Amino acid sequence: MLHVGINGFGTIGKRVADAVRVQPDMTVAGVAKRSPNFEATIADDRGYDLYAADGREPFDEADLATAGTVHDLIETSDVIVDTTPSGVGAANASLYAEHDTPAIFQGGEDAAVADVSFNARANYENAVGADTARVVSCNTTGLSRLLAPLKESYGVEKSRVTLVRRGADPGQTGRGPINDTLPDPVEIPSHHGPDVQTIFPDLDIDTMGMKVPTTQMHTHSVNVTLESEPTTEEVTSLLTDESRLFLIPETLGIDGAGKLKEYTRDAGRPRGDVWENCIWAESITVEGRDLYLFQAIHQEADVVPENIDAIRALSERTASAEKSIRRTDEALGVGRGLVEHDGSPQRVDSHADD
Ligand SMILES: NC(=O)C1=CN([C@@H]2O[C@H](COP(=O)(O)OP(=O)(O)OC[C@H]3O[C@@H](n4cnc5c(N)ncnc54)[C@H](OP(=O)(O)O)[C@@H]3O)[C@@H](O)[C@H]2O)C=CC1
Ligand SMILES: O=C(OP(=O)(O)O)[C@H](O)COP(=O)(O)O
Repeated sequence: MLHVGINGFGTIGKRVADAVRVQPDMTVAGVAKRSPNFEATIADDRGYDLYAADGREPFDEADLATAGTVHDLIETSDVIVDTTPSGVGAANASLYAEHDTPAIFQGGEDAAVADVSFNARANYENAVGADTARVVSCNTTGLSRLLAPLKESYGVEKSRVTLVRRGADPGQTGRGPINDTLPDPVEIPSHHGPDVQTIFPDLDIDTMGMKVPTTQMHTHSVNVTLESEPTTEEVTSLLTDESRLFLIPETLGIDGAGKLKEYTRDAGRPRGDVWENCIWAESITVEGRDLYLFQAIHQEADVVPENIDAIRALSERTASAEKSIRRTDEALGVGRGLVEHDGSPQRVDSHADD
């Protein structure tokens, strides 16, 4: 059983902890944070040992028991997942190295923070046995999952993506925009294209980003010029077979992120999380060698299964990406409760060959 410590128990950290908890081959060694806020009480309720990232006093004052400092957590963990805010992860890197504890960082850090930038579908193998990996950001994860099968099956000559980015997560009350649409970043390409190239170094990709006043999900308008000329049906079938891509059937009447989140809440997903890229099936269009589609990415959730696979890769639990992805998906429930794009009841999560 792998003991996984989680340093940072916010939007991503609490989801990673819950995802670790349901895996058959790993357990939560504990979680670290700075303040005894509502998320600390949730960690306590869940039975996770709480460690103080910045002194135990605030927790003592709030009558919340701590099991030690973040150093103790790192020492007792086989792997650490750093889910602290952008920049803090890089500052923590030397701490993990001192304790000789393999560490996983998040997409808010620069690529240089880790040996490997990681996406399970695209380059799991590169992280097997590495000391450190960086799970790329939510948008980059969404693009990598889509581009990997397209690249393998048809070759990609050029990708052009416009990302309409949610302005803030639901809990980020201090953020905007409130009543505006911002080119963000205004420079072109946005950081997403170069970030995708940390996964696919030779891929030709241009990205432009905007921020809009929604907390629900990001939306991508995608155009990929392929090297061959598949039909729309062939691409649809290829993408349908990918476990972390969900093709939204037209019959569901889901016209935006609001209904998507409602659907996954109705389907019983924890926190309404959408771990899959959600591609509108009727948007998939091939004209000549040009593929067009729209996809929605749930920023709080899509990197969660990737973190679980990164833990397995670093700790060499399996060298097979396919095996790790299937194990993660089954334990977490990726695909579960969602209908197939042709309207048939549900994805099958069969692990008969594991
Ligand atoms: N939110 C998103 O949409 C996504 C975020 N990411 C990336 O994931 C990482 C984490 O982001 P997110 O979960 O949103 O961040 P949050 O702000 O929601 O959570 C950060 C957590 O880290 C804790 N923390 C803050 N400072 C420190 C510190 N110095 N040492 C230890 N813990 C600390 C906070 O604790 P406390 O509250 O006690 O201060 C909090 O529990 C970032 O790199 C981000 O770019 C990637 C994909 C999507
Ligand atoms: O990694 C994310 O987005 P990004 O891929 O646009 O950088 C997360 O949604 C966090 O984005 P934020 O930096 O706007 O909070």
